[in-house]
This record gives sequence, structure tokens and C-alpha cells, in this order.
Amino acid sequence: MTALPPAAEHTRAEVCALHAELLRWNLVTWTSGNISARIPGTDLIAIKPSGVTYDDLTPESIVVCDLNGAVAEGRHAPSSDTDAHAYVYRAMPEVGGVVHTHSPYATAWAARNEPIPCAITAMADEFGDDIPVGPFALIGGDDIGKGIVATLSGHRSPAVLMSGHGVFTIGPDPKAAVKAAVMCEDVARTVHLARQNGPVERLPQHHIDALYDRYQNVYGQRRGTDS
Ligand SMILES: O=C(CO)[C@@H](O)[C@@H](O)COP(=O)(O)O
Repeated sequence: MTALPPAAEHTRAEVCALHAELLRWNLVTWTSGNISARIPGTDLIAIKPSGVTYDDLTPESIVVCDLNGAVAEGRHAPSSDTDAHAYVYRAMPEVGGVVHTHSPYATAWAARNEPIPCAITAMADEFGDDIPVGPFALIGGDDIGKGIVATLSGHRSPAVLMSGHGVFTIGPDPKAAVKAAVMCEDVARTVHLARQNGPVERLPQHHIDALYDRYQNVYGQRRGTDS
């Protein structure tokens, strides 16, 4: 097996810990869903082992793969979505984390092949646009990854609803990708509930742009301030 750089163990521990957030926010059921992260300074990724229940995940069970999805180190077979994650990392160098869930409200929108309209400020903040739908693709191989990249390249949204399947999110790091998955399910539920009582209007684009800019560049604690 490949001798791993020190960063690999830190990333494996981070990826393992972040899977608990998918349970905490009710985004996964049984063994569905998975998280991966690029291992800094390497051409390697750390990804969830396939079919392992969340309670049984440990840092040592997180699998290290190269950017073609081949196992570099690990006792388990990697996620069945490894090809999809690896394709995204090869095609989008800015991406440091990828998350996949079947969270119920967002997956219901994916089942309807319907983008979630940017109708509330929380969507403008985090997604800067509608949450788009990507093409249906079978699991394994590059088709899911190609659909994610084709849909999200040049798009503000870090989330895509893969038709008939579920949510994939990206981020500069795995925590950002997990946040995008949490917020995707939150807004999917809110907009769904709103539409139960009547049509929902998309916010005017200039408001979406202003809200997105504020949230991405002003909101919260800036670096260097006492937080
Ligand atoms: O949706 C799929 C594959 O895309 C599920 O099998 C996936 O959520 C979980 O698979 P893994 O346990 O990561 O292999």
C-alpha cells in the first residue's frame, strides 16, 4: 500500500467526523449518502467506505483513493459514488469537498426533475440562484460526475439535484460541502411547504445578487476580528 503523507490522517478524521453531521441534520438513512475530501498537497482523496453504517465509521475505515478512484490505502471498498466524486475533483480543481445525500425534500424535487426556485433570502444567500437539476445517470462510471460538472460549472449554486436520484454538493472544503447539503434540504422543505398553499415567485435577480454578495462577503465574523 502507498505510504500516506501526514495530511491524509487529518483528512480521514475530518471526513469521518463530518458524516455525523449528515445524521444530525437528518439528511441520510441507513448507509445512504457519502462525503469525500481532497487531501491537501496530494492527488489523493478520502472517501466513505461503501455500505458501512454511520455508527461504524472510523477514521481508519475512510478509504484513500487517487483521482481516478483507485484505492491507494484502506481495508474497505470505497463508496459506490467514488467515480463521481473523483470526476468532480479532476474537472474542478477549486473543489475540496463533495457530499451526496438522499435528503427527502430535496430528493423529492429531484424526483420531479424540478429546480428549486430562488424564492427566499436564505436561497439567495447560500445558492445565489435556483438550485438546478442535473441529468439522470446510473451509479458507477463517470456519468454522474459528468452531470454534476456540466450543471455546476459556472453556476453559483454549490448544490445540484441529480434527476431521479438525490443531492450532490461541492465546496472549497468538505465542511462547506456539508453546509450546502444541509441548507439545500432546509430550503427544499421551505419552498415545498410554501407551494402547498399557492404559487411561489422567484425573487428579482437584482435582489438575489445583492443578498448573495452580502452573505458571501459580509455576513458573520470576518477573518482577524474577535469572533
Ligand atoms: O445513491 C447511492 C449511490 O449513488 C447510494 O448507494 C449511496 O447513497 C451510498 O452508497 P455508498 O455506501 O457510499 O457506497
